[in-house]
Amino acid sequence: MTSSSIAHSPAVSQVQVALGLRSYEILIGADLIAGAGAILKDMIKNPRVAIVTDENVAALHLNGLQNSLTEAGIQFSTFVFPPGESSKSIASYSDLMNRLLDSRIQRDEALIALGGGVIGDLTGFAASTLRRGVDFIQIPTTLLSQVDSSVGGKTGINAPQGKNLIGAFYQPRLVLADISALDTLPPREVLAGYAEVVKYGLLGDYEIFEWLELNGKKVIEGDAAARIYAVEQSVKAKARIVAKDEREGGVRALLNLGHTFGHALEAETGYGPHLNHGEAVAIGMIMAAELSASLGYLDRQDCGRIRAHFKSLGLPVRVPDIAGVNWNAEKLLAHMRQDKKISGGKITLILMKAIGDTFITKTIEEADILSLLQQELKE
Ligand SMILES: NC(=O)c1ccc[n+]([C@@H]2O[C@H](COP(=O)([O-])OP(=O)(O)OC[C@H]3O[C@@H](n4cnc5c(N)ncnc54)[C@H](O)[C@@H]3O)[C@@H](O)[C@H]2O)c1
Ligand SMILES: O=C(O)C(=O)C[C@@H](O)[C@H](O)[C@H](O)COP(=O)(O)O
Ligand SMILES: [Zn+2]
Repeated sequence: MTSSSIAHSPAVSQVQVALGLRSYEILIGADLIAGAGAILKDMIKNPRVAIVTDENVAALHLNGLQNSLTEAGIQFSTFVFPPGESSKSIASYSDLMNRLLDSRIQRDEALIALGGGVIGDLTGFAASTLRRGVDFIQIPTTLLSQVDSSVGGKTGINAPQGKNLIGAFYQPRLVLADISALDTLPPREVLAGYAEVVKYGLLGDYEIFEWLELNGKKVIEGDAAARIYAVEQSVKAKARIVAKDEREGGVRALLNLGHTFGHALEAETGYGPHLNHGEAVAIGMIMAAELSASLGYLDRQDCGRIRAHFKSLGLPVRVPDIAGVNWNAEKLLAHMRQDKKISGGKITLILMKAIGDTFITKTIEEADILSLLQQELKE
């Protein structure tokens, strides 16, 4: 079965990321891991691939992928990493590159990222640099990676100086978003991915936000149709933006709503278990909304509505909700100064005029950001 023939199955929907020669399809549906071999067989250059995954995903979904590759006559080697953000490090990248080179992975062999955003970002960056670039395929297994990280070609790792500071824009050849894989995802990780779904509503589509207010619980509780709809709407929104601005020269920065705050929170926790990316982004988006309201751009009622929606589903909504960290506003501001969007020494923020109406600004004074941080850190 080719990617175009499987897409004609009513159970699979297909979204294209239109980037000229680097265009690719995102297939969304059930049991795509079991069908991966048949889908990949006709598109890979060499019937040998390297799978990169983490220990949790390996225990649950690796056999399924390996069996499907074997049935399709595709050979594979497998590289497994510990789960969690700590695997998006310089040490893991170095380890992966050494193991890929020791295994003599050739330039015509594709890397397959089987896992969440951590594995996708790490594998994509390795693919962008291995022998000056090999193909890679995303098989995202978390809600977050299906709605966001597997699409758009931001790949990379964290540095001691901050989040995602080492990386490359490097597009995958195909994304297989297997909704069935989400059945094994722990509730906390489902919620983390949900935060990035809400992001699409907040940044540019009021109707998505309204739909989520009504149907968010179904997405979280595992309703397959609601999940497919949420993934589809998310990747359509992301694909539209990425097609206009692949390398974040302008409008793509909207996808960073809440991230300058969120990444600072993640950096301050040392990328540990206290806070995951989606939780950090949920709090970060609320901070962006609060700042927008305090500067007079956003109605306070909208701000409350966003906070209430996250809270009703069980996401953290305030920095002090994250226990075990000695929060400090000056330290958070120092992390924000490492953000990649900074230019001319000015912090760039995505602020809100309304739910579904955001804008990019470099004009916010650090004093205003600091006072917002101090306010948000109060118990
Ligand atoms: N490149 C991008 O555009 C982009 C976008 C958003 C986020 N990100 C990055 O993605 C990362 C977060 O991704 P994530 O939330 O997927 O985290 P993750 O990759 O750490 O996965 C979360 C947890 O779920 C487990 N897991 C994965 N799939 C599972 C499954 N099907 N069943 C059971 N357990 C499963 C993992 O082992 C891990 O413990 C962050 O590093 C973030 O910066 C990148
Ligand atoms: O694809 C994008 O563009 C995004 O900003 C998506 C974000 O959700 C994602 O977390 C991304 O990795 C953040 O990018 P960064 O450039 O701030 O590291
Ligand atoms: Zn994100």
